[in-house]
Amino acid sequence: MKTVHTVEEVRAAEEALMARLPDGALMQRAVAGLVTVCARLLRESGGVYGARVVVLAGAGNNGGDALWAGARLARRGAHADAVLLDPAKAHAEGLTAFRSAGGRVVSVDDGVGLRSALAQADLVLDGILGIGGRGGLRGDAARLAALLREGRTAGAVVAVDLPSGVDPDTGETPGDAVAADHTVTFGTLKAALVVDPGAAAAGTLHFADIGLGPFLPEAEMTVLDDADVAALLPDPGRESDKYSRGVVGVLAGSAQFPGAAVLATGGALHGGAGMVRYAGPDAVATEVRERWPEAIAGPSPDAVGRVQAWTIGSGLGDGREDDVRAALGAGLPVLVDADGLRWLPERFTGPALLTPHAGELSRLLDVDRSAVEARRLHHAREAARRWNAVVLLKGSTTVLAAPDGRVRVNPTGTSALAAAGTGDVLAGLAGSLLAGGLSPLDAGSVAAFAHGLAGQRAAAGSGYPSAGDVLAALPAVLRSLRGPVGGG
Ligand SMILES: NC(=O)C1=CN([C@@H]2O[C@H](COP(=O)(O)OP(=O)(O)OC[C@H]3O[C@@H](n4cnc5c(N)ncnc54)[C@H](O)[C@@H]3O)[C@@H](O)[C@H]2O)[C@@H](O)CC1
Ligand SMILES: Nc1ncnc2c1ncn2[C@@H]1O[C@H](COP(=O)(O)OP(=O)(O)O)[C@@H](O)[C@H]1O
Ligand SMILES: [K+]
Repeated sequence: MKTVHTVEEVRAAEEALMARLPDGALMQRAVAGLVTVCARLLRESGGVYGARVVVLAGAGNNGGDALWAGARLARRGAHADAVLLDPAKAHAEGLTAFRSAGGRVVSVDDGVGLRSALAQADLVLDGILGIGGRGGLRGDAARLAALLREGRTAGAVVAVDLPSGVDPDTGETPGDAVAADHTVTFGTLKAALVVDPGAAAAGTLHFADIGLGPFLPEAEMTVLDDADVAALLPDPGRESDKYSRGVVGVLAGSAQFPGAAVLATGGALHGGAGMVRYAGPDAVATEVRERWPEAIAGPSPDAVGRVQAWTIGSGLGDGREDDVRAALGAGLPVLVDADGLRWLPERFTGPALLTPHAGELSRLLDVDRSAVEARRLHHAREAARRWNAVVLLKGSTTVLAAPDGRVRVNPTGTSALAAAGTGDVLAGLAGSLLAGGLSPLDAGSVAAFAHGLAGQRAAAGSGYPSAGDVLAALPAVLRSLRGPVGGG
């Protein structure tokens, strides 16, 4: 599991650690991690000796890291230029080290010198702002970010700690921000690196351990890995039967969207529940049974028999309010997706998982879709608090927010999933895990993880995978995560 900490938590941990170390030692640890990555990148493009490095240095310690790294690369034979955003406040020791290693300072007002340095650079270090950054980049910093975005350098852009201009605790980009190819981050992850649009601006992540671990509190925000997911996936025991593994009800699909019923039922059948009961109109139920003879079908939630959890809403269309209310009123764990989100109760009192995309969440919260995309974490958290439910906000980086403040960010997403019907597969899969006894936060994050891997696998096997391809890839993904069911 990867942990994500807030600026406040990082600062407290740094203080506690620094009190035990000689002055400047912590920064040198960060610089060592940074230089290791930069040297590796430069070696891939011809070597450190003779390479051209441009350091963009702001007034804080982030600029200090970048100047020290520039100095170390210069000592190994690189030509290093530094652009100081605020020369009077530049990190004094870092700048002295940079100059004495032969580094040259280029004035931010020297347009020709600046463009020429960037054009020739093999590597650009973004040390404009780190965890002290607030608000978007302005003035000269914004101008530098724009030059990089315009492709004025062919060199790799390496962000120090996080891309400058991205809000550290939310991943929001309130104004201009640097778009990096790589980010070397120190001590722990920050939300800026895992939640879009920040995550996209961070490029490839590299982690430099500076020894903060023992001083950091338990993280509210986490990113699951394969082992976490394997441990969470339900494991039928010797005594299990189809009922004890959990029965999931699927209230999805309509004459207009019968495919949603088929895909959600398929997702549910592969998520570990012992049985799937489909509730919907006869014509749709017939299609579901034709594709999935193992599913049991009936016309309404009341008619299909007992379940341990409901997946509600994918492709449901209009006129199904009574059915939705019946399923929601059963007092069972529920997953509510798509059209089901139109009939939410004021607040949930039992386990609930909502799975909106940005458009659906924007309607729920009555804000613009673009506002949701720009502030994904904020809006997911707000909806989680308002409905007392776990909110899984789908999209480029899927985030899950729980009403108690916990957040999980899914690391496996792929744009290959941006195809009609993949959300229905996810809804079925997560509902199945709910029926298997997982909490809404676990069910949602395990489902998103496996679903993302299935998207990747489907994309590897087909040009542009369909939702059916993603569903077909699920069994192998789950098999590789948890091993064969039944211990075979
Ligand atoms: N504290 C430590 O010992 C360590 C700090 N480290 C580095 O230090 C960084 C944090 O350093 P700082 O706390 O000095 O903060 P930053 O270097 O992130 O920048 C803070 C400065 O930028 C200004 N500023 C904030 N937002 C701005 C904006 N939008 N436009 C223009 N100026 C803005 C602030 O007024 C302040 O002067 C970390 O990200 C990391 O890179 C590492 O060296 C590890 C050790
Ligand atoms: N750009 C993207 N990058 C990664 N995943 C995406 C992207 N766009 C959509 N997805 C994923 O694709 C799925 C689409 O679900 P949804 O929007 O509900 O579509 P549908 O209702 O047609 O199934 C979700 O899992 C979502 O997270
Ligand atoms: K930075």
